[in-house]
Amino acid sequence: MNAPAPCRPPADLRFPIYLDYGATTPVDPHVARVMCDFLTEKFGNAASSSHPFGWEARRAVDKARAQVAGLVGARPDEIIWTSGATESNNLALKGCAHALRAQGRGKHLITVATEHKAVLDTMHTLEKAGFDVTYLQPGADGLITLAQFRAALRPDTLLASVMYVNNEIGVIQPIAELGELCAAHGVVFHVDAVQAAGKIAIDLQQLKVDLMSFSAHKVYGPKGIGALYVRHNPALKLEAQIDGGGHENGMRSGTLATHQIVGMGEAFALAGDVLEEEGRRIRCLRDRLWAGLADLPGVQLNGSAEARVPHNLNVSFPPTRYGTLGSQLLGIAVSAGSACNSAASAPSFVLLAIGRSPDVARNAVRFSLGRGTTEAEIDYVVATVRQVLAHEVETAVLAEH
Ligand SMILES: Cc1ncc(COP(=O)(O)O)c(C=O)c1O
Ligand code: FES
Repeated sequence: MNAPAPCRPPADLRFPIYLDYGATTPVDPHVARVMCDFLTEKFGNAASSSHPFGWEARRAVDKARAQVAGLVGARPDEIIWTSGATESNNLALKGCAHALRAQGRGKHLITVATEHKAVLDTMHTLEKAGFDVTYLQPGADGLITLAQFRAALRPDTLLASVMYVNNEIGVIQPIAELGELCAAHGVVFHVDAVQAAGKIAIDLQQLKVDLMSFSAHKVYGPKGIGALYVRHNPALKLEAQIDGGGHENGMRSGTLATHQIVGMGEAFALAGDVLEEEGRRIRCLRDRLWAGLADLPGVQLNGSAEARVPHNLNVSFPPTRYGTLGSQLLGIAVSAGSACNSAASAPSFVLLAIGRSPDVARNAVRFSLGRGTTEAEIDYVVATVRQVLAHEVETAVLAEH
């Protein structure tokens, strides 16, 4: 028996349809143009302080620092460039945990079982180095509660790390309230905001957050560049993880990648300009997608419906005879979970952690929408999913007779 034919594609659609913006985004054409100038014409080293090539690069880096800081209510001198959020998370967690332990401040750390691997694996490394780590288990909605967090605090708790928005299920953790708790208990608070920046408003003037990680490639900037926000506070010292020429106040050595940095700056500035309008448009498309799928038998939404970014819809479908539904959405680029786990056939650890069965977790599809998503694409996706599942029902009825 053949797998059901896909719906006939409308002429104005471009294939494959990309609904994996949570994995990465295309570089905005304006961002790419600015970057190009800094690869060819304006190629100076920002640390060269004795001639105009260096001064030009330094000015561009300073501007980008202000642009990134501007999106999140930080001061430019609180932004440290890294190679991406993986490095930002490593620097924040290892750098802070080791520095605080060296001051005899304890050895307990708190995080959440559904964090990105860049946090979880770093925590595992810290456990091997003698730290105690508590991994909070979120509820079925993907969220942790304040009571749960409060109960995990110990007199020797140094540092807590909670992601703002989950990369697989898009849920938004109560960062403002957690920050208050951390501040009241003298705990340094790190937030991985990779999937929040450019999607929801972030104001570090209001939030009691000490360290925050960002990545450019989720915000229509280039891959391989990120930043760590380090709150201006003389008591907050990080142990450098990369030694060398003492760049970035000694916290992260290495010649600054000016073209990447200006790309991240322009991308973050643009994200701030369009945040509200883009959020409204994408919410409307995401709601249309969910409205088209919600009545299908056996479909379940993964993660809170309310505390969720507009850009994400994570849905488990009933298994089909040809495998998971996700694998049959030909011409539609989606993922079952996070990009770095997509090669593994194991069910998503995030979905297991929120109490989904291995079978339900294996049949999940993460639809992540972005700047290029159109209504026609959403309608095509809905029609294709419905056709694949309708064919299943028809043949199941035939098989019964
Ligand atoms: C929540 C989260 N944290 C960290 C990362 C890693 O970021 P980068 O690719 O910049 O290392 C990602 C990327 O998938 C992510 O989604
Ligand atoms: S680095 Fe993006 S999902 Fe893993």
